[in-house]
Amino acid sequence: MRPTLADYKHLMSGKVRDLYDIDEHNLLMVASDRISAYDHVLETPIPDKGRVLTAMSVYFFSELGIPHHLAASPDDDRIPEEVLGRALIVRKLDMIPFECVARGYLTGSALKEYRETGSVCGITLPDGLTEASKLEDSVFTPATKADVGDHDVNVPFSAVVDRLGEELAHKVREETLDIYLRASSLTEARGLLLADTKFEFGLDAAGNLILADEVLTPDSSRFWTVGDYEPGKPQPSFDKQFVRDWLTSSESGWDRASDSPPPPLPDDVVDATRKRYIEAYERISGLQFDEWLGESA
Ligand SMILES: N#Cc1c(N)ncnc1-c1cnn(Cc2cccc(F)c2)c1
Repeated sequence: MRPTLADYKHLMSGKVRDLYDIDEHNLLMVASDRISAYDHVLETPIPDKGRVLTAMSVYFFSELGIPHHLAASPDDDRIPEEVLGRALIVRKLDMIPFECVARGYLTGSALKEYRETGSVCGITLPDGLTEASKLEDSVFTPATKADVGDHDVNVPFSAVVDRLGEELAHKVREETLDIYLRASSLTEARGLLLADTKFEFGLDAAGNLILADEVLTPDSSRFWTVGDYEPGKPQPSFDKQFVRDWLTSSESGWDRASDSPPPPLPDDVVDATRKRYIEAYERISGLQFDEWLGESA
């Protein structure tokens, strides 16, 4: 008999994920079907999004072959039926207080900072770069973790050194870039560009660096389609473009510049978005989503 979520103490919630306390050594990390766009958590869920992104993390944790925080099988008996397939048991770590971002392409906050300073996180970049430019060498662009609803703040590597010390700061940067390069090679071979991604690390009781959080999901990464890649303009998001296009179309009646919450999504946008998440998982992993744990929505 599996427990229910009510049996576990709720610790915190992010925009689309929730964290529960299992016992002295373990947490339950739950991925919801919530989706965010334009800094809003939409009222319309995307069925199976939580299960797909959990399956993606599990695939990469097993594929990357580096120490990670998964502490049990995805079908462990301690996982409540209601979240089976979209929840993982992870071991408690002393989390490193930085978002460890690797970028192979220039976009988002990095592009904004580059246009203002010619650099990102204190790293001077070549002149003449533009939206979605491919960087000659991928860069480590750490950020401090913002509260829910705020944006992370990019910081120079020296801030990581000041907080973690030289040795650990260099190890975090090295691990971040190594995982990014290996993952981006894997995804590109399957037709998807990994523009950038965010990792979180923690330390175990022995002081070992452990890969934590979710990894290489569309919520922690930007995925673009190789065939559509064209620097000089914003690239379509592999997973969220249908949502973004509808929200900014006249059909939605929403004004992005207003403080009003976005309207509910139409069924066709929800279904197309669900299909994109599943496509991303199946193309990257080579696995069938309908063989993944849990009940399809
Ligand atoms: N991963 C992990 C982790 C760990 N293995 N040990 C201790 N703490 C964390 C931890 C703390 N905050 N988060 C972010 C987060 C994730 C999921 C849902 C949320 F609401 C918030 C992760």
